[in-house]
Amino acid sequence: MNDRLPHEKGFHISWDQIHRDSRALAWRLDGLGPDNGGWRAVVAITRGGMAPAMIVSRELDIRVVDTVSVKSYNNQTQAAPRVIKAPQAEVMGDGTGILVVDDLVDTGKTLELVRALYPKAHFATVYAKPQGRPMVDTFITEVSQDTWIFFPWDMALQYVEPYRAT
Ligand SMILES: O=P(O)(O)OC[C@H]1O[C@H](OP(=O)(O)OP(=O)(O)O)[C@H](O)[C@@H]1O
Ligand code: HPA
Ligand SMILES: [Mg+2]
Repeated sequence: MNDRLPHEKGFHISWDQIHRDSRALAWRLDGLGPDNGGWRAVVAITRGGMAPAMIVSRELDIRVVDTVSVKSYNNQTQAAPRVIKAPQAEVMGDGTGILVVDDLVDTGKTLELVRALYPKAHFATVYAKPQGRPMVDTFITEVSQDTWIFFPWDMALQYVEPYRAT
């Protein structure tokens, strides 16, 4: 099985790296809330947004955390995204002061769908690819479109042969 097709490059992220990058995202978001104040709530786009959202909400001391469930990919193949669970209407209001967090934006289709529902919310991802950039307000690291990002929750440690085999 070629687990990289159709992507040219692989970018492997450790737990330590996603923790550091999510913290950096939180610090960048601090004070960007309405009237330069705090955020009312964090909404994670499941499932990939949950770990970054937990770290951001911890750093910024935001206790109200909800989820929006969007399904679009089966492995590396994308289908039309759909919302299969919405956040609480009372939490969202019109979206003002709500921080929507995801692990990455790729084509931007997932964020486009959530943005259409909550246009006043702020959209943040840890990683971004060029095609999806217009859909995200704040992110930390950009990778090329032909890179597949491998997250630690999708990987396991395993033995590799030495570079110079005997
Ligand atoms: O910008 P896009 O092209 O829409 O892709 C980005 C989305 O795709 C992945 O989620 P996925 O739908 O695979 O679900 P998961 O988070 O449950 O793994 C990723 O976590 C983003 O949410
Ligand atoms: O590069 C990626 N990595 C993991 N999940 C994804 N979903 C869309 N693009 C990606
Ligand atoms: Mg996702």
